[in-house]
Amino acid sequence: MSNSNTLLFCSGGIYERAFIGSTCNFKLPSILYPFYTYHLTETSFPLLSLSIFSLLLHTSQMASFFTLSTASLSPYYHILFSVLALVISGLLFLLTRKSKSRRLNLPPGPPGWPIVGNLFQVARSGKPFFVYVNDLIPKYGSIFTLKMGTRNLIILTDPKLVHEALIEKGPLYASRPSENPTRNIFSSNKFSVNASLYGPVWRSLRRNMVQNMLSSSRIKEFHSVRNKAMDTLINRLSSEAENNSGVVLVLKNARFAVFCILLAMCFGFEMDDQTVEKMDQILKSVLIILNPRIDDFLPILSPFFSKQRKRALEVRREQVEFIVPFIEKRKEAILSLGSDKSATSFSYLDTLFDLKVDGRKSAPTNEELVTLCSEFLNGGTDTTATAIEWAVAQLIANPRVQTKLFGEIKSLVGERKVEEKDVEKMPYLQAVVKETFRKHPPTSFTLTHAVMEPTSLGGYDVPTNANVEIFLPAIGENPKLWSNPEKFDPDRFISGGEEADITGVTGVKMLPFGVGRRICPGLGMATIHVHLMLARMIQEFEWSAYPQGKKLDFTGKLEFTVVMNEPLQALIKPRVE
Ligand code: HEM
Repeated sequence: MSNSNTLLFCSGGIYERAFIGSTCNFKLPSILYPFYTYHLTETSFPLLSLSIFSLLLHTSQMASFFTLSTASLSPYYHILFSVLALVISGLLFLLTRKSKSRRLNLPPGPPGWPIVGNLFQVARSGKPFFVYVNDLIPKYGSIFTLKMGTRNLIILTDPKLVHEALIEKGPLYASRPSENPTRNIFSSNKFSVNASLYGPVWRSLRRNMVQNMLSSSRIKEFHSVRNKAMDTLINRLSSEAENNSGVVLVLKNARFAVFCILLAMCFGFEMDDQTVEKMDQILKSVLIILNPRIDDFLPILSPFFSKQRKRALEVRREQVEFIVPFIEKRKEAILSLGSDKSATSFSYLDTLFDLKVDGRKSAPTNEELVTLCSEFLNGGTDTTATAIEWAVAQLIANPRVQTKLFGEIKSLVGERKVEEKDVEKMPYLQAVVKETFRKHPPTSFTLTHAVMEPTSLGGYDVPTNANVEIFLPAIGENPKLWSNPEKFDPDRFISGGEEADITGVTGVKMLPFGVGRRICPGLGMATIHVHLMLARMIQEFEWSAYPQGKKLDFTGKLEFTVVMNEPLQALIKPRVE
């Protein structure tokens, strides 16, 4: 997601969520929000809105921020936008007369412009969204509002408020905001675990995923798939290093390994490298098309985005056409179990074919199956690979930690390969992984939450149509919760006496997987993948910086998750020649 903030996986793509799950359909009254805070005089407003729109039109930064090229719009867009500005101004003039009695006490935030709110400032800052938010904390503190066009983003940065919202008032904060039309296409109208509103559909889909696919006994069944993927990962790293003077790319290889595991779990058979690449390409183009656009925040502009809407439909068609044959293949394999030797005995698809969803008569359609499979794949791929990239970078920057971790592995397993069952006997490995999640949560926001009914938090109103965003770095690096929070120090979990309940029930100190009703259902499986992959990579190779002696840059940038600004390249040396 380049500079903008698209979260991870949702429906078509879950993560980044912060915005992906966050935009909404245009509702006329919401366009009045600027008046609640700006207190403009009624007569000054039409003029102001007109100037804002022309400013918007001529601001190339705005266009590039929202991945919009003005060339892709109609050549008459200047005229169209001006007419539009006039119409909006007139409408606003009329509607503001009625708005005053409905003024909300939203959390404070940077003053913005009428209609566009802070959109323009965010875009013009040139900062990734998560940096922009971070920079507001010293001034606005634990809860503040950013107005992004018609959307109000209420941003929480305080652990106590997050605990109050997501744990103490869990059910109230467990919904999701309405989707923009593009996201609706890819989520099959919110028919996925991550995108569904808090209610019967969510409960059915989530229960199915957790009980039938992600329970510890189910996860164990895919033990051999994981082992095979780990062997392939080590072989790929070895041959890449051989052909490239010992240098390897970390994220790309980790991503491939975890994607292969999830593909096998989802579709019930292993795929050749070419199919894996194609599947990856399709899912990436979905995530790209879900990047936020300016009309997500100013839906009144949507008539000018017909090309983009057409493109979204094309991508959806490609996604469905590519994935449905794998669904059919699995259906056949179930009918004649044993005849296809590459088929696993069980898969996520098997749980979905006849799934009974509360309030619905029929089982999921093929299109809905495509959505649910994509969610499963997207949810666990980039997040897990990102965690590996940050962990390896920290082990390179802290050779003492790497040596200690290798020592733990060697003393426990000797010459044989690390296995899953070893991990629970490796407290230092667990501490390294936990410290990685604290310092570098793969996403800087949870998925966007929405409240079920109007409520208040920290003394401010939280309306149902606000996006509630939880900003993770502010909590994981909070100096009131952690000693030397900026330091990567796994020992804090061993000898330092620091602890953190990652589920947040007993208190929120870090929440890389969210907390409460919507906590990531993949937490257990993701933890296994990260532990196992890291242990194997450290057992097989000694890792150091490339070029040798280079000081690594730990700045993050937003792609589908928050990855290293400079993709990590490392020198690896086999431990055993
Ligand atoms: C390191 C790996 C992972 C990280 C850091 C991660 C993180 C997250 C976060 C922050 C959320 C949002 C929670 C909220 O809304 O408050 C989430 C939700 C979700 N994750 Fe993960 N995740 C990971 C792996 C996985 C895996 C492996 C899967 C499944 C295969 C998965 C499936 C989901 C789903 C379905 C949701 C939506 C839950 C709901 O809305 O009820 N995730 N994840």
